Amino acid sequence: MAAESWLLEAEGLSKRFGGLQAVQDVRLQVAEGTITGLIGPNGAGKSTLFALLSNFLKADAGKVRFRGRAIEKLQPYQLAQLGLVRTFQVARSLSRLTVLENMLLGGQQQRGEKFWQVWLHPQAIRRQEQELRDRAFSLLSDVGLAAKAQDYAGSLSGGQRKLLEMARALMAQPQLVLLDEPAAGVNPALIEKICDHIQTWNQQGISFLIIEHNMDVIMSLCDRVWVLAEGKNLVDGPPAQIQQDEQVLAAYLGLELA
Ligand SMILES: Nc1ncnc2c1ncn2[C@@H]1O[C@H](COP(=O)(O)OP(=O)(O)OP(=O)(O)O)[C@@H](O)[C@H]1O
Repeated sequence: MAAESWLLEAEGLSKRFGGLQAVQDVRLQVAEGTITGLIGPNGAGKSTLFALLSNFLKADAGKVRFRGRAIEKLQPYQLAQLGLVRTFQVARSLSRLTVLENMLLGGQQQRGEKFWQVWLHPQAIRRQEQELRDRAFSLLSDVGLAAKAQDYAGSLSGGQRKLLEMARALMAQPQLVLLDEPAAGVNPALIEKICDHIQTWNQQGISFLIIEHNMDVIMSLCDRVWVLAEGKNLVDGPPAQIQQDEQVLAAYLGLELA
C-alpha cells in the first residue's frame, strides 16, 4: 500500500523511562476504514505507544503521520480537531461529573475556542452548544445510556463506563479512535454489546486502533493485528495468522491465545 493511503503511520518510535527502554524503534500502520489490534504481553509497551501516537507523551525518536501529515508538534486537542482521539478511563475527577457533562467535555476538545470568539459570536456559540447536546444525547441513546445522562459518571458500572468512554471519544467526530482495553473489567454480555457498537461505528466510517487483552475481542473485530513484545515489533498480520504464530505464542509464555 502506498505511504499516503495509511490513515495513521508510525516509524522508528522510541521512548525510554530512565533505564527502561519502553518502546524501541516501533513501526505501526492503520489503514483507513479498518479495525486494527495492538496486542502483547504485560509491559510490552502498548500503552506507551498509544501515548506517543496521541501526543500525550513525547517520543525520544521517530515519526507519526496522520492522514499524511506529521503530527509530532500538535497538542492532543489539535489532534482531535484533525480527527484522531483516544479514549480515557473515567478518572476520579470525571466521576464527579454527570454522564452528560462528560460527553460535553468530549465535544469541547474538538473546538478549542478562544475567548474573543465567545464574546464576538455568542449566538453561534449557543447554537454550537445545542448541537453538542443533541449529539451527546444521540450517542448516549445509541449506547443505551440516555436515561443516565444526569447521573454521576461515578455511579456507572464498569461496562457502562467503557460505553461512556467510547461515546465521549465519538463526540469529537473522529476518523480514528484509539481504544484502550474496551473489554477490561466488563461482563461478557456487555463485551458483546461493546463489540457490536465498535462494528457499527466502523461501518459508519470510523477506524479504530484497539489495545485489548481479550483475544476473542481482538480476533473477532480486527482486520489486522500488531504484536509488541519487550517494547519492539514482534509480528503483524491478519488475526488468524497471528493466532497461530509461534513467536507470538512464545512471547505470551504459554498464555492461551485462542
Ligand atoms: N511513566 C512511566 N515511567 C516509568 N516507566 C514506565 C512509565 N510508563 C510505563 N513504564 C514502563 O514501561 C514499560 C511498558 O509499559 P506499558 O504500560 O506501555 O506496557 P503495556 O504493554 O501497556 O502493559 P499492560 O498490558 O500491562 O498495560 C513497563 O515496563 C512499564 O513499567
